[in-house]
Amino acid sequence: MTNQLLSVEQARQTIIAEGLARRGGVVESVPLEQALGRVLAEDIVSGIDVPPADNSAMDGYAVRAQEALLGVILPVSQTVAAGTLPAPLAVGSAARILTGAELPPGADAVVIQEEVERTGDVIELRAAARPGDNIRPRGQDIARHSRVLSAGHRLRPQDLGLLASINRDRVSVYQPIKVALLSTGSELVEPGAELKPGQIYNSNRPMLAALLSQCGCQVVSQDRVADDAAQTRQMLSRAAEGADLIVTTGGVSVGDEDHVKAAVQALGELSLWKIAMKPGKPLAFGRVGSVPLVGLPGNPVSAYVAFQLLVRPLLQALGGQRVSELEYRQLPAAFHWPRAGRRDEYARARVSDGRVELYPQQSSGALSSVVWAECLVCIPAGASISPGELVQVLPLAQW
Ligand SMILES: Nc1nc2c(c(=O)[nH]1)N[C@H]1C(S)=C(S)[C@@H](COP(=O)(O)OP(=O)(O)OC[C@H]3O[C@@H](n4cnc5c(N)ncnc54)[C@H](O)[C@@H]3O)O[C@H]1N2
Ligand code: MOO
Repeated sequence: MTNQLLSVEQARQTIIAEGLARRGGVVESVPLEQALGRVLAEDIVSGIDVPPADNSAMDGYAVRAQEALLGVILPVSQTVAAGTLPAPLAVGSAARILTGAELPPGADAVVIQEEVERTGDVIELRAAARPGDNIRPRGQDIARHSRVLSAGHRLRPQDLGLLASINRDRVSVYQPIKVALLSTGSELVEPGAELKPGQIYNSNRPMLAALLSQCGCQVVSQDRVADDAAQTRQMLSRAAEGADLIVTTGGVSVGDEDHVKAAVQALGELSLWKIAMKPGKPLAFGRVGSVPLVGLPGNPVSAYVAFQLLVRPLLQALGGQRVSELEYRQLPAAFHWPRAGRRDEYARARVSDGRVELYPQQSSGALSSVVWAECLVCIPAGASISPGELVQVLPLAQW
């Protein structure tokens, strides 16, 4: 492990490049009902105009604008509801039309019914019409041959609606990334078990499994391994079977019981980085056989922050997704940070009255800080901060 600290941006770029080199994977066609959260493997071009024909945006009367002057009286020559086909509009007449109904050929405006006095089959206009009034023209939403979504886009509910609107009932997507999650540490027990002296509950496993699922991954295993060299090797080999990526926690610092490094070295290749970030300094990056591995630090807050800044873009790159930039906001600090640090600090914070407040306990073991936080405030190495100074903030909501 080199003693030189890598910047967060350098680490991100290296990880993204590695992900992009292994990008893509297997493409499959799925029905829309199964497409939520999946990453498009194709550009989507519309084969039709949406709406497919000019139609009325309101309940009212379709008219020829040039005939529809204030006070004019017009007979109602037909009624058009959504789903019925209109006849051409007879000259000198109006058509009763309902929202969503196709405009009769010849009509070029709709007068809303509130601006009309109807007596029997005749209307009198209380307002003049202009061409285009209350009409949703053909292709207003989507023009035929236009690209509506691009490969690499992760599908959201509104995208599924849009796909249906252009007559797509299936899409080509990448298969989810299969991730093997391994928690290392002899002190770990799962919630539900009794805590014996020296033990702590495994909080990283459910947190990371949930983060991975949120990113669209399929978590294929969630094992735990004690701090033991042979077992670590064995569990890592097993994790590599059938996984596209291995994520481990713990065992990446310099302690005597940190066996992940040696095991990865024996089974593949390992780079260990010290990243100039706090929390989240030590990170292992390598492969077991041909399967890439990210070794996150064991401290839960470190694992969380390193996941958001480094693993998320790796998953996007690997999974064929567009890699999103970090979204920063600039806001005034409500806090005092007198002692400049040696690493960029990602302190857990909240915005209150437009100013950034820190959680009082910033230990990388204190997961309460992340639960409380709405954002991470980035305090660059070497900087001290006074109240009122502008700071860069990463809202957690972007993830
Ligand atoms: N002499 C040095 N010591 C440490 C350094 C260093 O540079 N020199 N770096 C520190 C930093 S920074 C971090 S972060 C940690 C990373 O340590 P490891 O990744 O080796 O993690 P462990 O030692 O296994 O565990 C650290 C801490 O986290 C707890 N832990 C681990 N796994 C879990 C889990 N699944 N759920 C909940 N808590 C977990 C573990 O019990 C330890 O308390 O190293 C520093 N040391
Ligand atoms: O980097 Mo460690 O993550 O400071 O606690």
